[in-house]
Amino acid sequence: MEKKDLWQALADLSGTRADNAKPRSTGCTMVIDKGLGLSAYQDLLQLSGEYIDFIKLAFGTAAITPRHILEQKITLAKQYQIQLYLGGTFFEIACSRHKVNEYFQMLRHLKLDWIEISDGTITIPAKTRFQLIQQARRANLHVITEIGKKENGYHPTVAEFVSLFEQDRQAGAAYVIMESRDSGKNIGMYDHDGNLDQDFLEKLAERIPIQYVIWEAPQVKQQAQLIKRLGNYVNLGNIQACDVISLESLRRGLRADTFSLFQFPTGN
Ligand SMILES: O=C(O)[C@H](CS(=O)(=O)O)OP(=O)(O)O
Repeated sequence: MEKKDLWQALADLSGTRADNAKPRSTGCTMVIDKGLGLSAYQDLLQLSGEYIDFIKLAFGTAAITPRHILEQKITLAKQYQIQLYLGGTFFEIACSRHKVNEYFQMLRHLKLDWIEISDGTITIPAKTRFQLIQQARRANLHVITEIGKKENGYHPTVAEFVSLFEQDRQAGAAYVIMESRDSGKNIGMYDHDGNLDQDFLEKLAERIPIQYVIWEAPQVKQQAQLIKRLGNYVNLGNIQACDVISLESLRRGLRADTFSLFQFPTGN
C-alpha cells in the first residue's frame, strides 16, 4: 500500500460528523484544565486541538499560574481556535467582593472573549443574574452561564432548570452549563455512583433546545450515555485532558459504546 493510500484508508475508517469544521456551535467539547503545565497543554493542543472548542481554567488557577505561562496558554488557544475562559467560581469570588466591573476589564485585557457566570457557591438573586449577563454582553463578552450548586447532593428539578435556562438565554447567554463538578458524582443529574438520571434528562430534553446546553460529563460512561441519548452533536464539558481524543472516538462511533449508533453501510 502506498503512503497516500494508507492515509486515505485511515480517513475512510475515521467516521465523520457534519459539524467537523471550527468554529462549531454544536458538538462542542469543553476541557477542564486543572493546572496543566505548558508542555502538557501544548501536547494536548497538538494532538487534539481540532476536537476542542472551549478550555476552562478551573478553580481560579488563572490567578496563581505564572503570568508568562497564562499568556502563552491564551495565545496557543487562539492559534487553535479554542475559546479559553475562566471557571465560574473565579467570577463568583469577584462578584462577592463587588469587583465585577474590574473582572470584566481584566478579561478584556487578557484578551479573553468568554465569561462564565454562575452561582454555585454564592447566592445571586434571579434579577441580578439577569442584569449581570446583560452587563457582560455590553462589555462585549460572550456568556456561558451555569445552573447548579457545588454542594454534594444538590439536584435541580426540571422546572428549576428550565426556568433559569430560559431566563439566562433571554438575557443573552450563548450556552448554559449543567453543573456536575469535576467528579460527576452525587450532583446535578448524576447519582452518588455517577449514573445519569435518565428520567430527568428525558424531561429536560423535551422542554429546552439542547443545542444551547453544555452538559458537564467528566466520566467516560456519562459521555457515552449522553451521546447515545442526545446524539454525537451534544455539547460536553469538564472533559479531562487525557479523555479528549477518546471522546472524539465516541462521537464518531469508533468505540464499542457507540459503535452501533454511527455506522454507515460500506457497500461491501
Ligand atoms: O472552576 C470552577 O469554578 C469550577 C470547577 S468544577 O467544574 O466545579 O470542578 O467550574 P465551574 O463549572 O466553572 O463552576
